[in-house]
Amino acid sequence: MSRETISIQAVSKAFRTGFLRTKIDAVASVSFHVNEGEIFGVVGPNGAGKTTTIKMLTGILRPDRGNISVFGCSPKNRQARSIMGYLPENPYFYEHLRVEELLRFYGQLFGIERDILDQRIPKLVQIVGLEHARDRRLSRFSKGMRQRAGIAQALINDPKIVVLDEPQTGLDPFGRKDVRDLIFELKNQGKTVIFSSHILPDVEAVCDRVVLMVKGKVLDVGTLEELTGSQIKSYEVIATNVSVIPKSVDSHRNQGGATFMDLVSEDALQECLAELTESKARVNSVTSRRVDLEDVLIRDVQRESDQ
Ligand SMILES: Nc1ncnc2c1ncn2[C@@H]1O[C@H](COP(=O)(O)OP(=O)(O)OP(=O)(O)O)[C@@H](O)[C@H]1O
Repeated sequence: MSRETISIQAVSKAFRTGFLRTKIDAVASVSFHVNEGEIFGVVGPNGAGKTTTIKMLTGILRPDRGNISVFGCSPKNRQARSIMGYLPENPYFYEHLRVEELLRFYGQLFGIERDILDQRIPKLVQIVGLEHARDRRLSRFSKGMRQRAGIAQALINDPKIVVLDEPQTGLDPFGRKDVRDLIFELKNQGKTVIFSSHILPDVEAVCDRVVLMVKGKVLDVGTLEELTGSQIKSYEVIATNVSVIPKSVDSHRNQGGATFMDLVSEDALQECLAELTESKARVNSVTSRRVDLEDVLIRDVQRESDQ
């Protein structure tokens, strides 16, 4: 059985802003846990409280109420901090540094010995794909390159727990794939990875478990299987030579000489296939679409705004 790495119990955090010091409940009585060695996704729309939660579990912010423990310690504890690596949502760098200088700077802040840094830094630069930019100052880096430098910085202390706030922001599809592969690689090395993202297919591709947050609250937490229930939401039939659209079809479009038809139940699918066969249409494929994380999030957001 996997050990609990991080436990968050009934944690709340409010901010006061503006002249009138208006109170914003950024996180309201949030509870979940993260198991050792898992990839855990923190998901939710803008303003859901993801960054605030991540800042509290890395010890940057102190909760107003509730309790957070990292292997039994407070996240503010020196020992807990030494085993965590953190990529902030908008990392700030000294622009005149080169990537290896940046990593040495952070390594020294952690008190890592020079010999270890000499070995670790070139490896990290290679892992995040910045070898070609070793001689370039960070001020000349693209957004994607900065993100890669930030991920390398989060790994400089060889952390047991890696916390990445929106690591795919600003990356092209190749960069996003690199980040996904890197997250898997970190898991293979036995690390626990916690990351927040708006890019739900990326979360689905890598996460063992997910917490869905909306307006500072946890609405769902569990494995993808638990959240989506592996239910089929609709079917798609692609056919050619379709003279009449079957009545059971919910919506359709013609594209590239084929007809794409959506059906919302298995009964409707069977009726559609029978009619297509009768009318001598040629069925090219039938695909079922499962409920995905986006459906669950939209349902949760809707449910929350209805209350
Ligand atoms: N330092 C702060 N001062 C005032 N309000 C804040 C502060 N930090 C966050 N908030 C507010 O708290 C709420 C939650 O913000 P948070 O950044 O945690 O959300 P998020 O889910 O990370 O959003 P996003 O996806 O847009 O980054 C928002 O309403 C935000 O405006």
